[in-house]
Amino acid sequence: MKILIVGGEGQLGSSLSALSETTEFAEFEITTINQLDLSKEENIKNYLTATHFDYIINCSAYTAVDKAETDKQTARLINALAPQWLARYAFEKGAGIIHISTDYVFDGTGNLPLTPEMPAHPDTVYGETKLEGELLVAQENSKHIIIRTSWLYSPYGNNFVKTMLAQASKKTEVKVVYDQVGTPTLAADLAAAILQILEQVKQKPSLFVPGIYHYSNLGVCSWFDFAQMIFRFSSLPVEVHPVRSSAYITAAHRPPYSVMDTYKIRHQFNLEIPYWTDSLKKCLKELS
Ligand SMILES: NC(=O)C1=CN([C@@H]2O[C@H](COP(=O)(O)OP(=O)(O)OC[C@H]3O[C@@H](n4cnc5c(N)ncnc54)[C@H](OP(=O)(O)O)[C@@H]3O)[C@@H](O)[C@H]2O)C=CC1
Ligand SMILES: Cc1cn([C@H]2C[C@H](O)[C@@H](COP(=O)(O)OP(=O)(O)O[C@H]3O[C@@H](C)C(=O)[C@@H](O)[C@H]3O)O2)c(=O)[nH]c1=O
Repeated sequence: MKILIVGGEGQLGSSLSALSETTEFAEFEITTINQLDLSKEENIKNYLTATHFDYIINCSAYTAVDKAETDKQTARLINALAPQWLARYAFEKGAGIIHISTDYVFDGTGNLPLTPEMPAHPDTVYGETKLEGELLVAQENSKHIIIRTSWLYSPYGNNFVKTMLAQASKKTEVKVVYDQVGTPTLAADLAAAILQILEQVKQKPSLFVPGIYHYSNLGVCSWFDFAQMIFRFSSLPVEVHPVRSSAYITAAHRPPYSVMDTYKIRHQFNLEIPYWTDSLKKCLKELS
């Protein structure tokens, strides 16, 4: 099996790239923006037409949630149109696509874990463009798996864990919202799950059931709880003050409740998902 990874320098792309070095069931080709800039259909068409692959994993995205509010055109280009083109030219070659989406496709007004079947209503430009990307991928390529994940972090790139650790070198106190609840996800866990899915599909192609799946680590917390655990597990003397979202103004309105129900992906692919604090400890160990 040959797997083409695009957006290979982001958090998930780097985690997959690291795993690919010890993975034997597949060959990998990994591209960054330097080899394949996804902002033009022509680039995607030329690259995909000239490359042999069985599955493409799209790790690219426009993930600056607040910036997207005033830069919808770029967010839509990378989050909706580029995935459409990737799905289209993969389909022309008979290849499948694994596309990644987000809990922010939900407005978070409910209070029950979100299943893939529940209707999505994004409340941000980022979420809106990601939802459009999901629809376009599904429309262009019947061999698609769309995995929504949440609160991704890793030793790579930008994320909440690294922001908190950076705060610790400048401050002794931070204010963090306690009224937005979800589940953090270690990018390496998601990367491992994606490769487990493809390895199983290689052995048993009928396991590839197209559709939307939810993957996060197990458990539930607020950003406040997340920050507390980051400092506690790192033994950093930072006091975390819980604040309401109304006291921490951001351009984008994040979902108050975006806990995802991971039953479908766990059962379809027989996956064991780690509990969020166990994965956080692993990441902090790597970072230190
Ligand atoms: N980060 C999070 O908290 C969450 C992310 N997700 C989703 O998970 C997936 C992976 O996210 P994550 O790894 O955090 O994302 P990152 O922001 O870490 O990485 C995205 C990558 O996309 C690349 N990219 C952007 N524009 C282009 C372009 N024109 N051509 C080629 N590459 C481009 C970026 O390159 P460069 O850096 O050079 O711009 C970057 O390497 C995305 O689909 C995201 O929406 C879902 C839930 C949570
Ligand atoms: C840095 C910081 C953030 N916050 C709040 C702001 C926000 O409501 C929440 C999360 O902050 P961030 O802006 O770091 O995270 P955010 O960019 O909203 O993270 C999201 O990224 C996209 C890409 C996704 O797909 C989502 O799943 C989610 O991970 O915490 C504080 O309360 N205090 C702080 O010091």
